[in-house]
Amino acid sequence: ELTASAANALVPHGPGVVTPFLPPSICSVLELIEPEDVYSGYDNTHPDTADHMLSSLNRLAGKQMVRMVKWAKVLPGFRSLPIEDQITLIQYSWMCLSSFCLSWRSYKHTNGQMLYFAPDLIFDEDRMRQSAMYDLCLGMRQVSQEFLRLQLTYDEFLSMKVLLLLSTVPKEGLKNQAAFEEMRVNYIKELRRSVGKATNNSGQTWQRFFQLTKLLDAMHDLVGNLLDFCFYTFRESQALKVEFPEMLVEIISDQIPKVESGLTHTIYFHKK
Ligand SMILES: Cc1noc(COc2cccc(F)c2F)c1-c1ccc(CNS(=O)(=O)C2(C)CC2)cc1
Repeated sequence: ELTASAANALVPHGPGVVTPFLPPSICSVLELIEPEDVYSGYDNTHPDTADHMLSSLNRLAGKQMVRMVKWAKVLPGFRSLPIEDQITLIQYSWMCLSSFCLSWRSYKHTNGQMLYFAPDLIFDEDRMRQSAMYDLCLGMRQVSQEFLRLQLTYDEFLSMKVLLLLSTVPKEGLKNQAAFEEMRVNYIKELRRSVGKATNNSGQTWQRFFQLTKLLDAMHDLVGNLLDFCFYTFRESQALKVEFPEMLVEIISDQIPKVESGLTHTIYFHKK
């Protein structure tokens, strides 16, 4: 039966016939608010030197960050968190979100063969080597190959991405910890729903849910190494001639002291 509020949302549709107006599902909202792929503006005429490639990646990351903040602001439930918590969650998870989206693009566009940073910036093996981040690139490519093996669906990807936004928190807790935990539980349920759809609610649902939550945990280990590389490159950016856009300078300089003084806590689904 319809709840009172849903009942009065019934849209009368001609005499006597009513079509129930049901609120859009969370997964349809997630699909709607997902940002478009960003172009890097990579200058292919310039030789593929490490500093040129890393500076281009940084310019791209800066553009992605603008869209990531816009996405979070329309993400169901996120606006109801205190603004300080919204900033903290984005600041702590931006590398994780950026890498997870990279893995999805690499899976979708190259079947996990290459790293699809942008339509105009795709890393094959050579570019991975020239970028001075070969091992990090291989680790990221492995994640996109795991998406391929699992045949990850778009809805599973979208709910997993929100869970990554909600996985790294201050050790001393957020301003409104209860609101955060309620939002996190809702998106765990959303992931469970998408996994149910992907497995036609067969006996495989729990096994798949286990695999996807293991994959989420694995992301944090990879991203930890990425952040180490990022902080090193950021500190040595003058000497390495790697440029960082203002948006990244702001986030990274705020994040370094918190990460390095152990103030951040990552929520894992599974024990190590
Ligand atoms: C853009 C973009 N699309 O995905 C990602 C994240 O994933 C990876 C980034 C690099 C190598 C990998 F193997 C990744 F998987 C980014 C991205 C680019 C630059 C920065 C900040 N700069 S940085 O210092 O970390 C660095 C990497 C330039 C050296 C942060 C994110």
